[in-house]
Amino acid sequence: MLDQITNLAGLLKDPSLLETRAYVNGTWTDGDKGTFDVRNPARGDVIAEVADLSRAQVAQAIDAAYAAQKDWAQWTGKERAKVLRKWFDLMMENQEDLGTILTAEQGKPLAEAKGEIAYGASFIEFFGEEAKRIYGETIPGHQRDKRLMVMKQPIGVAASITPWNFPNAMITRKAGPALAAGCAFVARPAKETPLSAIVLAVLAERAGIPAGVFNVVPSSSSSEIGKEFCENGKVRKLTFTGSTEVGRILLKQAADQVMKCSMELGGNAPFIVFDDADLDAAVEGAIACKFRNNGQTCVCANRLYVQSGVYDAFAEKLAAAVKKLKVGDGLKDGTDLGPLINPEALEKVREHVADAEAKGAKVLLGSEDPGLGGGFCAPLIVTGATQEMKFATEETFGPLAPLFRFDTVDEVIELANDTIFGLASYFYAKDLSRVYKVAEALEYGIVGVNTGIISTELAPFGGVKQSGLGREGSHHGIEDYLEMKYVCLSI
Ligand SMILES: NC(=O)C1=CN([C@@H]2O[C@H](COP(=O)(O)OP(=O)(O)OC[C@H]3O[C@@H](n4cnc5c(N)ncnc54)[C@H](OP(=O)(O)O)[C@@H]3O)[C@@H](O)[C@H]2O)C=CC1
Ligand SMILES: O=C(O)[C@H](O)CS(=O)(=O)O
Repeated sequence: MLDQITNLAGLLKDPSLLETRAYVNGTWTDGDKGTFDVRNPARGDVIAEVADLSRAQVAQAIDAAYAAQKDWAQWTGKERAKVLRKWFDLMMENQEDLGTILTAEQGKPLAEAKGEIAYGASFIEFFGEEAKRIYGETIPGHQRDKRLMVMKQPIGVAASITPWNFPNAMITRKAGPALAAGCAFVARPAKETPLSAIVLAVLAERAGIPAGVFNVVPSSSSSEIGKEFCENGKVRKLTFTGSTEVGRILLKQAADQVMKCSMELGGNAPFIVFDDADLDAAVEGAIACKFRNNGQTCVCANRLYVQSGVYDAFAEKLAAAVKKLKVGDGLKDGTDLGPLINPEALEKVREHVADAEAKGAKVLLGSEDPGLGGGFCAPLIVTGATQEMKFATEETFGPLAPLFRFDTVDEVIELANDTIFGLASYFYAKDLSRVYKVAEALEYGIVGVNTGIISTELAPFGGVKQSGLGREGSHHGIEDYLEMKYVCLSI
């Protein structure tokens, strides 16, 4: 049996990082609705009771952000950069503790959690630097007495709704550009993983980010808070990461205010192995791409297409590699796959496997239960996958690798593009002409070529079709938090 987490604070070098209250206008605040439980997904034991804010309290946080944003926008980019750098430094100095908190509430192995802290912090570092480079422009006038200028100014109050799968990085990927641009920020984290969001506020306070500029409003109710964000006239920007289904709801709600929205939504990534691929590299990439965070990422390979000539060899190599993956408690050294976030996630994996078998697929590996109970699932490989099976159209969001067979390049491009999603895609090949043609033909916002991991703060991350709107990361990422003002000056 795995150890239950009876004293999370006792696992930390700095127990004061484990905060359970909301952070509103620079004040640690209890919830009008009491508290809600946060559970360790490995065993389901309660690890914290977190402030449960009401919609009225979230409105107060928006008021505070609205007031604070006016002064924050007067800070020079260089001044904002300095305090954001301090925030980054504090995240990295406390990386171990932030990783432990993240693993305790989300389940991913500690090594991955610490990696997420570094990934999340990189957005604060990068956009802190970008704060100094928010340039306007002058344009030659259309008449002799006219001088044309373009100013870039912060949108105002930005509100975020983020998922449980990357409870640190999905917030910093938004708060970094928002604060760098001079916006104020109100973050509503997923109810499964509020602690990672709250500790960001602990460090924001220590870094000297002014009261009201960065607020965290945990709540057990998501829809009520989403409505407040969409209906409150002081909010000018909504930024969301999560399912396409919820993205649609929020876009409809935000339409009444014509609110600017950034949407980082669902995916259904194809992972294509051509017959000229380096199969060992492709297996390594498939393991990283499919099983990172136990398959619970929007950019995980959801469909693996393998060209006929190498199908059996790839399947054999992949099975050998998957067998080495260790399922267990994320806080224990050597764990590769922690628990899934909740019983529903485990049920979805089982539903996709049962559907595939009923339609003729074979479970090559992973039918056995890892024998750990709780939210644990053995990593699975299914062969004989076809487009008629559920995982061809739905995100599995779990450790299931379905192998599809194909013969020609044109065939696999059509299969890969046959989805409403368009976030990440991957393929392994060596022929330069084929690489260029396939990269052009894939209808996705992101294409990984001979790699299974594409995430970096330096690149524009986002999807096409129903995978989202806007881009996060790279110098493009700050544009979503700026308004462009055209000034026509008659002299
Ligand atoms: N593209 C991506 O990065 C992600 C995609 N997904 C996909 O979504 C599926 C479900 O995962 P899940 O975490 O439940 O994702 P959801 O989209 O359901 O939730 C994401 C966030 O939105 C909140 N939320 C849910 N409903 C509403 C609403 N009506 N108004 C406002 N906020 C709302 C959730 O709150 P709360 O959790 O507190 O209810 C959470 O904070 C996954 O299986 C996966 O397919 C999930 C996460 C990330
Ligand atoms: O939502 C997600 O799954 C993340 O965006 C994936 S990543 O940015 O950490 O790769």
